[in-house]
Amino acid sequence: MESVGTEAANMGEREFKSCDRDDVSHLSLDIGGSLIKMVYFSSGSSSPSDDQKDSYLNDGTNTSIGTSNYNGLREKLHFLKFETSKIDECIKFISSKHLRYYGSLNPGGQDNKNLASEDNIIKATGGGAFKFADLFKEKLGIVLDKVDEMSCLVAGANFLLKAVNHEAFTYMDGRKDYVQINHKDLYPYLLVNVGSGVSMIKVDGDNEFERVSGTSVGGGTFWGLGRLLTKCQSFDELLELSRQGNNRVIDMLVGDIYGGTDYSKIGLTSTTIASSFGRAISANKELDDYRPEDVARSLLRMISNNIGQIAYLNALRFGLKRIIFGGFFIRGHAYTMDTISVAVDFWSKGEAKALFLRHEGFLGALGAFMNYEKNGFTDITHQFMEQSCEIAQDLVCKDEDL
Ligand SMILES: Nc1ncnc2c1ncn2[C@@H]1O[C@H](COP(=O)(O)OP(=O)(O)OP(=O)(O)O)[C@@H](O)[C@H]1O
Ligand SMILES: CC(C)(CO)[C@@H](O)C(=O)NCCC(=O)O
Repeated sequence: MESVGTEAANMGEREFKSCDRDDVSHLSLDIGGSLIKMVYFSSGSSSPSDDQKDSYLNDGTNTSIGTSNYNGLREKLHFLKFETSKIDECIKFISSKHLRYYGSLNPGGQDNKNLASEDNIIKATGGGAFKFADLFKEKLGIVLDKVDEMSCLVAGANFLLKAVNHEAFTYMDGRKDYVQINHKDLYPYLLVNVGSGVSMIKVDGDNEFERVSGTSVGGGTFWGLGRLLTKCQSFDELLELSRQGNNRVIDMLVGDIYGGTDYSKIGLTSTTIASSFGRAISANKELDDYRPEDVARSLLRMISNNIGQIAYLNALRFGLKRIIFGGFFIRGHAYTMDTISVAVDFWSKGEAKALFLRHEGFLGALGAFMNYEKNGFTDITHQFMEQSCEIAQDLVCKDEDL
């Protein structure tokens, strides 16, 4: 994949130098069970070649996008992620930057610019905003201004759906179709955020929502079980394995039970999975006898199917036709999206649609970012997002899989 002005998670592999100290403003964090997501603006007089020197190893999701020239400065909107277990890298990264705008704990009051370090405040959401509050204070002198996780997810999703062209798309049979949603016809919808765990939120308006369900079988389950079963070292490796695997080796299909025929009376074809991992019970085989690729494939299919099905059932509960999937589990991965789409289509008999988002993993961080409302900041963000989507269409959505 191409890389333009990217910054990556592998912060441990390089030391920060003084030339990294771009002016950074409006930094927000979403600190989840698996990943820390960060959004910020930077400005500097750096030329593109300086940017090249400044770029970190790119893992395909850390991206700086939307460059524009204001007062001779190059401004950019950045999206980064770090593993939560490596929070020190995130802290090191922030300390290497020159934070020139901090938020205020009092939204109606004066902004706290260049305050003494113990008064510096950044917007943060996710469980880690609570868990790591003392660490940020101790290491960086930064107070995390906690913003509710569900309201950030909803604010981030609403913003993207309203402000960014070509943000939402359907994905079926290897085909990606962008969907332009009429703002007046956006609500209600079901937002399914697939992070470590899964939250399902019925969204009825700008700040009107209810978390109607959730499941602990989510991205953490895929990555956790997948790591144990395949011994792979990274999430991307696990996804890549799954891409090469064949789930029929391990899953028990309707045809396995029905002697190769469909069970058409109840609408099941012979190739429908009757029991995920079901073949592993009868075969006289141990884990080592299965290819990690096939294990990864069955696991991804099982979890994606399950999420698609629960999402559909919740949509049915409330009569919702649109189900929007976010969270870093999706990762623009073709097979994940395909499986979820097929599950929603199958169970709803084509009535409900699964939609995916190009900025899928950054809903919470963007929602926290939207809390910096001062001076029409939302409009600036909007402008950047529009530009960036034109400039870097392929960067954030990781189109190599599509
Ligand atoms: N590089 C990666 N490292 C680890 N997990 C990844 C990576 N890329 C994608 N994932 C997947 O994304 C999931 C985390 O997604 P996300 O960041 O949206 O949730 P989270 O905020 O960490 O979790 P929660 O909201 O439940 O606290 C992981 O559990 C894993 O399935
Ligand atoms: C606990 C949160 C909200 C943290 O992001 C998430 O991981 C989640 O929604 N888990 C599923 C919990 C449940 O509803 O069973």
